[in-house]
Amino acid sequence: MVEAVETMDGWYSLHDLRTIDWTSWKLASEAERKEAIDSLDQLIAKWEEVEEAGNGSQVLHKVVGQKADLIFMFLRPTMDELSDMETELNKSKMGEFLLPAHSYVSVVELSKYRPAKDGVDPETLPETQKRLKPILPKWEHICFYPMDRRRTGDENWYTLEKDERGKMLYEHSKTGRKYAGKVTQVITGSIGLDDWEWGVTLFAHEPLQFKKIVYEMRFDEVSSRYGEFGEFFVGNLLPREDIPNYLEV
Ligand code: VOV
Repeated sequence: MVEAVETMDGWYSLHDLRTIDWTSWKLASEAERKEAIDSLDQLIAKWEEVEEAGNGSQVLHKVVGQKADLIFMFLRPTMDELSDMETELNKSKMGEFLLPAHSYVSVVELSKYRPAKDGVDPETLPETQKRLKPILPKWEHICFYPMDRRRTGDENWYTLEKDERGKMLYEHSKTGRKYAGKVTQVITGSIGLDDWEWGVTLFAHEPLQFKKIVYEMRFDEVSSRYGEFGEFFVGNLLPREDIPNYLEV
């Protein structure tokens, strides 16, 4: 029987995408708009304290294109906390102007394809823990998309031996490493949690690097033969201090 790979799982993740109800926003009084901006600012201040204490992380970007206006990516130790964050955003004054656009639930994932070095369980290593509970980079651009591993006919990832899958992912990682400093990735697993099997979240200083890495990886066997991809979302960082200006009408 083909062996599954053991995964190491970290913080839970919620990609929460919202569309701003611009019509209501423009019709609201200046006082109401200020109250809404302040409510969002207070929430972000609270979330930043959680991040500073090492108990989670988050990032906010403006989505480019018509799929949504905002993408929040939240990481927290428990799914309950993610649900609380989503609810507190809905209950806030700002929430009155935010329409749901899309969401994705998953958990930060690394896998144990490589044999343990000197018998040490990689999950116990501080560097692994840092990757499982990452502070999300506040880089200028985000690219998020879900993906599956194909299982049709001769292209069935789930009938391949673990060694073979591990070798392909090793080749994949070599392509990825060429982009060190230009693209950083957070892979989240969503089997049993959401509609696709993995969420790919990439951060870059320069958006063209998303196209370059994703294109180059299309030729890695693990993607060319076994990758199926969902909808892409791309965005530009929205720092807390820029929110009033972004919402100015
Ligand atoms: C930015 C660079 C980069 C680097 C260095 C990198 C490295 C690695 C390593 C070492 C490993 C395997 C072990 C582990 O740590 O889990 C992975 C795993 C994975 N990757 Fe990756 N990946 C990158 C980037 C990167 C991209 C751009 C994509 C999208 C692929 C595309 O075609 O659109 C991707 C996908 C994945 C997935 C879905 C998995 C899990 C697959 C599974 O079947 O288990 N990934 N990845």
